[in-house]
Amino acid sequence: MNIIATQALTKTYGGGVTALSDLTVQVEAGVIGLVGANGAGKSTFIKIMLGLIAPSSGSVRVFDIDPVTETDKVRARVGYMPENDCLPPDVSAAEFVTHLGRISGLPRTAARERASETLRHVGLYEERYRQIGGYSTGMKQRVKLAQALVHDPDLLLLDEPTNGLDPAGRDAMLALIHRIGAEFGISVVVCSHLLGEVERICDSLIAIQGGRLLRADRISSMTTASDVLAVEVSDGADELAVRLTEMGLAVTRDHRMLLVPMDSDDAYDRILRAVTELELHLHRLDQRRHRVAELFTAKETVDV
Ligand SMILES: Nc1ncnc2c1ncn2[C@@H]1O[C@H](COP(=O)(O)OP(=O)(O)OP(=O)(O)O)[C@@H](O)[C@H]1O
Repeated sequence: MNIIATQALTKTYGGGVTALSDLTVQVEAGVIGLVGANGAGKSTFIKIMLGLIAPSSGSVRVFDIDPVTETDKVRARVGYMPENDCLPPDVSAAEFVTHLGRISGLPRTAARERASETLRHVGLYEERYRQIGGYSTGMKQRVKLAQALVHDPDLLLLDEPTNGLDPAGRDAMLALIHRIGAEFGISVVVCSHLLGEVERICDSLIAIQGGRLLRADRISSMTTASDVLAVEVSDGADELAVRLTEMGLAVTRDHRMLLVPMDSDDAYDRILRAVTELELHLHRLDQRRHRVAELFTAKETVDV
């Protein structure tokens, strides 16, 4: 079943900026990456799904509910972690998350219990009575995640959840998101301009560029085997490249790897023969997989 479906979704802001253009996409449950360069339209898409802004034309449905006309119904099922820092410094995480639970309609005791539970899930149980102002960036990101989870949503919309984190903090946040998807069975849309991050934890991907859909698919479908062989030897790559060229194979270099197109049936055997003749130690010889980054025409549009 689709959890999100859009039809020719378009959003033009005052001033004539078209942030989303004719976007038609169907999204199945799972952990979904929403990727694109800065300004591609990701936040706009999220805000439309939450009913925070209305589309200029086209339609969107979340769990088959229209966020424009049935905003509360959508918000009851969706948790949102905004990109920017938006936390009050002078209350504790427990107070803050409880408060957001109350706003979502939970009774006082239930809100307190759910707040403790979600703060435990995000790894802040011990520190939950400390004031948020004294938290590190990583802890603040976790509070934002906890408040998105407090009303037990079916879908989480996370806008740049690793923003401002150091590499260890990033890894921890990505692992947490992955766990939420895998263990709690909650669908997650992770919005990011960092393709590498999204590839690590997502089942599928929606790639947008300049407000237009580039591709929406499962990551496994985007990384099928290509018709290029990747060869890696421990030493002697230069020597091997020369030999393969002499044998009539078109060789290119990608760091330690040699790439050879499989334009003849015996390319594989010829590479093996050359490796044996040169008495090299073969690390790897396999068909290279397509990379998600190939989606983006200009390499600099996303950080891989
Ligand atoms: N309220 C607004 N008024 C006018 N233009 C806007 C507004 N919000 C966003 N835009 C413009 O719409 C385009 C898409 O912005 P959006 O924030 O959706 O992109 P994004 O992919 O989330 O980028 P980022 O990663 O930088 O947040 C950008 O050109 C942006 O400048």
